[in-house]
Amino acid sequence: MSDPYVHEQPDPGPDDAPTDATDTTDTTGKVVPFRRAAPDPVPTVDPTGSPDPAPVEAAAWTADLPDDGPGDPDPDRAADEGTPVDAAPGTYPVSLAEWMEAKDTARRPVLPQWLRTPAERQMVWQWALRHYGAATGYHAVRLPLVYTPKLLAYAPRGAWRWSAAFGRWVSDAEAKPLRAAAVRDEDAAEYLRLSRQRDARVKLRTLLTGMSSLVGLPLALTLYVMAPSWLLALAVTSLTGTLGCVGAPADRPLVHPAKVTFRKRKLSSDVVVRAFEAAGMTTKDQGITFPRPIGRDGEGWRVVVDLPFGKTFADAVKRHESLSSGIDIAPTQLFLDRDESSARRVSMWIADRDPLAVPAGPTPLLGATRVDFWKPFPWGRDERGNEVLVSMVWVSLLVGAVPRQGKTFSARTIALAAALDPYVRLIVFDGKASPDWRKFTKVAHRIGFGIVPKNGFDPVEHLLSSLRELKADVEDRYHRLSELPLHICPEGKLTPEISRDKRLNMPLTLVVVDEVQEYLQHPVHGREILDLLVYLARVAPAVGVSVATSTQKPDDKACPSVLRDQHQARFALRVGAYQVSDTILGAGSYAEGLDASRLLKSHKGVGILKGMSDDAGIVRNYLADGRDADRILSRAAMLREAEGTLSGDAVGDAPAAASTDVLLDDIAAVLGRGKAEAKVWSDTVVDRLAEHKPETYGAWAKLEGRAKADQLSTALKPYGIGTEQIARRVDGKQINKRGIVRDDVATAITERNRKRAAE
Ligand SMILES: Nc1ncnc2c1ncn2[C@@H]1O[C@H](COP(=O)(O)OP(=O)(O)OP(=O)(O)O)[C@@H](O)[C@H]1O
Repeated sequence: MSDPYVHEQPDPGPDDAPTDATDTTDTTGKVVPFRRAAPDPVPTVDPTGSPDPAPVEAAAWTADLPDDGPGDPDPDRAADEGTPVDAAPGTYPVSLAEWMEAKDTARRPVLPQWLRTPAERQMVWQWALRHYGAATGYHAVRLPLVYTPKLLAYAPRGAWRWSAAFGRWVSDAEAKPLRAAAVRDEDAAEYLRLSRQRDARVKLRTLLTGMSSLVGLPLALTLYVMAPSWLLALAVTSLTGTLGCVGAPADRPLVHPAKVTFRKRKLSSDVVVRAFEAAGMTTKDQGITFPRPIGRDGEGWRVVVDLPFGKTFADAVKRHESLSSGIDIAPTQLFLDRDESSARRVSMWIADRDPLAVPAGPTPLLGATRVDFWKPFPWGRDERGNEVLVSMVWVSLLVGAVPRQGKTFSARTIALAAALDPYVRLIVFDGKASPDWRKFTKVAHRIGFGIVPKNGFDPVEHLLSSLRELKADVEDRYHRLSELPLHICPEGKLTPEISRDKRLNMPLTLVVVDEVQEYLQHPVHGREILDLLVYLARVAPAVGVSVATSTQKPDDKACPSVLRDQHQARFALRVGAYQVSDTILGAGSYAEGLDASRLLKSHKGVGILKGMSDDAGIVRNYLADGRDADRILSRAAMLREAEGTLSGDAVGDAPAAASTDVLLDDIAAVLGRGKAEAKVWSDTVVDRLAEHKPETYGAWAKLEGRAKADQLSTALKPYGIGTEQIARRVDGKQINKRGIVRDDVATAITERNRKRAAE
């Protein structure tokens, strides 16, 4: 019997054979058969040993045989004689190993899949408990409040109905129409027979009723007087319940069902075929095949489809919405996975309802006393409810999304896990100075908020000095790790033991920069911050320093690709367009079916994670709101205090005082004293600054045309210094360019010094 789930590929038999140059019946042309390919030692049938190979259809596969085998001494001659290119089905004897492997694959499992995997088993038990527990609770609440009053109300009618039915039985009312018919037909013999039968029946039934009453009434009386109250209550309840049920109206049920019956959709192969046809991925003639039966997978259906030859997984991804429409579901219910065994194989998971709109719930960190940051920790759940564990050791992470989708919360859950490991050093900077990160001051080694200097403290300079400090630390770690004895550092890499040895001072370090674009676009320090972050994201993870940056502007201007590309792990929450999704997740992600622009506004804290492990996929982040974060951080602070690992800003140990407004001093240093230097072109100032401090201003000097001068005017704006047209004679010609006035800079410096003194 053919498999009902398999739609056979039309067999390209003789009728379908092309009738052009290869038509062998055409005697006017010469048929030139193809030569066989060079011998290939790898069998074409299931070379990977995949646990689920595609069904092999007759004439749909070919095998290469050695040309110089004993049965084919001269391949050229054989070809000239018209040896068919494709082997006839069943020509090649199957080896015993292949035969056994085919049988192994075809064998159905003894136990259903859900019984064999502990996670699914647990899920089914939990579902049963949830489902039947809810139904029991529903009825338990309604029993005293709804069902009992109804039964009491219907019981008198039930008593009446029951006694009327009993009376009809005693009087043999059911045979009355027959007796009436005999009278109408004037059939005296029949009437007499029926009457005699009725008399006998009525006599017997009356006798039985009388005897039952003689026994039943004293019994009822005895029960009433002697029986314990519980038995009496049971008897009255049963009698009232029975009479209530008998008296209930037929159109209004006594008991309300505990669940609403939704329209249930069973996914069949016909629906899937219809969807692929509607999406233009196949035609009625081509068909698609199902290498394995459609089956339940968690709270949805798993369908594996082989597309027509030439169609690819990427084609299916492009038609994601049409396919959803063809199946008649929302696009957020359809998940397409690549199947590595063939480019034309697509694995689809069709969820019963939008799984991403269901929040993953509060973070398990709330119940954790401490975390080992060397080990993966729970970050969220995937679309099917499986827990997603992540590890930040050896990786850097980029988080991107439009505002209000959960960027900060997702990065913060990682930082909270790090905080609960007292041996992890935390460096936290928040470009937008929101309240979200404030409580990290309890534990963070270095911390800063926003970009605007306040009370003589410039958060941008603090970030800069922290990153410089960290860069020096990273370089130092590399040296020291290579010098450590082999018994302490066997692989030349940081180990949990080394990272927790306070004397070695090489703790795991997590740098979180939220809204990183704010720092990267800083007119003076943006370039250096970028260079430092690029260095750290590229080089530092190997010595235990991981960087997590988040941005709502992943474009090249706000967060250049030179930084983005250094992050191995990417997490994209909802974005506006698939191009932006590709910018965050990396080029080619869309073609792999990863597109964060398909996520909806309601999918808060939901994103696509790529690069953290071999597989990319959806993560619904656990939630830690402000209060939860505060609780976790208070616990983390206590833990660090007990372990003696609080350091840096958390204990008031700030880095060397940051010099504010260094730009003014730098400009003053490069401006000459003479009259000719009273006004200097911006280009010239920039070139001199680049010479003076190449690491800070080198990038400005590389800019072309107006951009070079613009850098300086933007940087000077906060100090109220404008640029003006300055004319010069160069090679006999007068040239006008924008520049700055030395006195303006001197005034700004005086003003700044006065303010500092006042503070
Ligand atoms: N895992 C989650 N589960 C449920 N809701 C969440 C989750 N993460 C975030 N949210 C909700 O989304 C809101 C926005 O989150 P968050 O502040 O992290 O977004 P954002 O992208 O950083 O926004 P902005 O760009 O404005 O800073 C939160 O206030 C919270 O209500």
